[in-house]
Amino acid sequence: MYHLVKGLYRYATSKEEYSVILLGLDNAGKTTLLEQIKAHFLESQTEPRLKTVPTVGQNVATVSLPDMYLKIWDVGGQHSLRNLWQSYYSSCHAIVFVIDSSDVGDADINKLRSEQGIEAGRLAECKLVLESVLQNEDAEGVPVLVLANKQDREDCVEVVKIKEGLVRKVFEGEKGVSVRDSRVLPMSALNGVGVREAVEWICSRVKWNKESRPPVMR
Ligand SMILES: Nc1nc2c(ncn2[C@@H]2O[C@H](COP(=O)(O)OP(=O)(O)OP(=O)(O)O)[C@@H](O)[C@H]2O)c(=O)[nH]1
Ligand SMILES: [Mg+2]
Repeated sequence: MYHLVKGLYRYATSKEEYSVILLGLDNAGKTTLLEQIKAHFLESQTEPRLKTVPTVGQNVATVSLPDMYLKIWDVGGQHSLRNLWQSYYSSCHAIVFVIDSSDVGDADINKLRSEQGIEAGRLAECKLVLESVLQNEDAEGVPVLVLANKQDREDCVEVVKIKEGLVRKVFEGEKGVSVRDSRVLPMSALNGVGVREAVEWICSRVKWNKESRPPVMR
């Protein structure tokens, strides 16, 4: 009887859990975003810890929302750490790709061939890294949210340019582009602007995609 009651209680109180992975070049703002998500959605933490250091390895946090848990993985974006990302793809339900809007030149990949220098180098790097995420078989069909971060900076490129000049062109090159849900949103992880909208988008898309990628019950 005890086990039956315990089982029923567990069934009634369990929620779906979805995993989200934060990707993007080093210094893009992934850890800052994770801290803001924790401050927005965890009762135990109200102030975001905004003093970050480059991530070596991973940070993880689970936030409890009314109808689901979101388990968020923040991994290091440094070049030498990027080959670790692929081990997360097969079990994730959404990918968030964070871009530093002040570190992609003018965000026009059509100009890449003619331009040289550090800015073009980071734009080219961002393009290649996003392409490699989209092309990975294990990430096929997973909703992708691209965040144009650091929109508070005066030298940032506006979100529409990042969307048209970089993201849309990379997505157009993807095989089977029509089956993947994607969106580009502006963000300032430092100020917490855009955090709720980003989380809302993720929640709606992981639910839409749950037949292809079922959640875990917790
Ligand atoms: N102005 C501004 N700075 C930001 C923003 N988000 C992050 N930063 C700063 O950018 C730097 C890098 O932020 P992190 O969150 O550590 O970057 P990361 O993507 O986790 O970097 P790795 O762990 O190396 O991959 C820090 O100095 C942050 O304070 C933002 O929205 N605006
Ligand atoms: Mg980090």
